[in-house]
Amino acid sequence: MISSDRNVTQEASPKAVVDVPKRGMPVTIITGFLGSGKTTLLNHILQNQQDLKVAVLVNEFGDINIDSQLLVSVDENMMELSNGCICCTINDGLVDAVYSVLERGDRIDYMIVETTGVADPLPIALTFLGTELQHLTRLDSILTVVDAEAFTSEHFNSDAAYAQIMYGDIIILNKTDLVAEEKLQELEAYINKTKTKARILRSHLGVVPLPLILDIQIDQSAIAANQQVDQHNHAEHDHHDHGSADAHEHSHDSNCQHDHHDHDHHHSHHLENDGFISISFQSDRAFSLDKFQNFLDKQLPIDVFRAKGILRFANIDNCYIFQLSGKRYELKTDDRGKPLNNQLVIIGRNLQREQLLAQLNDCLI
Ligand SMILES: Nc1nc2c(ncn2[C@@H]2O[C@H](COP(=O)(O)OP(=O)(O)OP(=O)(O)O)[C@@H](O)[C@H]2O)c(=O)[nH]1
Repeated sequence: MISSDRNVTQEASPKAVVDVPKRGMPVTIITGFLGSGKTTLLNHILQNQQDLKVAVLVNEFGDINIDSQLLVSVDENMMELSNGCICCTINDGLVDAVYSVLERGDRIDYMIVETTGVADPLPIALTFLGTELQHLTRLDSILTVVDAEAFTSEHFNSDAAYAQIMYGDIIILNKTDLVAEEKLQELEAYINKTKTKARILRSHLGVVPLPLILDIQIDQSAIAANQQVDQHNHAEHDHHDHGSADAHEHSHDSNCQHDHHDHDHHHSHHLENDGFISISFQSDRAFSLDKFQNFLDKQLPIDVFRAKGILRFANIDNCYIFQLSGKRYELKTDDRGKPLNNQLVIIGRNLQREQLLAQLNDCLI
C-alpha cells in the first residue's frame, strides 16, 4: 500500500398500479460529505448483517460509478453482491430504482440508499415520505457520516454538507483514528450545538453496532411536516408541474432563505453541487507509476477534494484501488483480478478540466 499525507434528479414514474409484494420496506439513507466514509460504512453493514438481504441503491457524483464497482460484481444497473444482496445504481432516478427493487421476485428485507457526497438528503427523504413510495416503504432513519479529520464548522462552504448534519438522525463521527480525543470532543460539542438532541456515534472504518443504526424506527413526521410547508411554499410560488418532492435539488429547510423563484429542474451542475464538479478519466492504456505519483505530488490542484479510481500501472499485474480524500491518498492492491481500464474520477472546485485531463494523459505509458 502506498499512502501519503498530503443528483439526484428524479421524476416520479407514472406507475399507478403496481403489483409490489414488499410493502413497508424499511429504508435507511446514508449521507455524508465527499470522502467521509459512506461506502466504508455500507461495506461494514453488508459484511456483518446477519440473515438480512439488503438492496443497496448507490448514486455517485461523477460519470463513472467507482463505488458500486468496489461493492463487487456488476451488471449495468443492477448487480448481485457476493452475499446475495443486490446493488442498484440510481442513474434513471430514485423512484425507478426503488421500484426495480420492490418488483423483484426474490426476497429483499431492507433497502439502503447511499447518496452522493454533495447531496442534500432532504429531497431524497421526501421521495420516500411524500411520493407514492410512502405506501410501499418506511423511511427508518438518515445516517450522516462525518469525517472527523476533515470536517469544519464552515461545512466546506456547502449547503448540502450543512443539510446532511441537520437532517441526520444519527451522526456517525468517522475516522476517529486520525484525530485526537480533544478534537472529537470539540466536534461533538459543535454538532450538539448545531443540532438539538443529536445522536452521535463514533466510528473507525464505519464500524458501529448494527442494531444501533438499522431498523431503529425513527419518527420521520417532522420531515413529513416540513414537506407540507414545502408544498405550501411551492403552491404560493405557482409551481405547478412539481409532481413529486423528489425532483428538488437543493436545501429545503423550512427556514430556507433561498430564492424559490428559480426553482425548476434546470440548475446548472455548478449550482446544484455547491460548486463541486467531477472530472472523469478513462483509458485502456496503463499509467506509469512514477509519472502518476509525480502528478499527485506536484501537479494535483489544491482544490481537488476527492478522487477515486481503479488504476492499472505499467509492468504491474494487479489493478489498484486509488482513494484520495482531502490531503490523504492511498493505493491498495485490487485483488479481484479483473483486467480493467484505468478509471478515475476527480472531484473539486474551480478545476481546469482540460488541463487535468492533459496531465493525466501525460501519465499514460
Ligand atoms: N483512516 C481512516 N480512513 C477511513 C476511515 N473510513 C474511511 N476511510 C477512508 O476514506 C476514504 C473515503 O472513504 P469512502 O467510504 O469511499 O467515502 P465516501 O463517503 O463513500 O466517499 P464519496 O462517495 O466519494 O463521497 C477511503 O480511502 C477509506 O478507506 C476511517 O475511519 N479511518
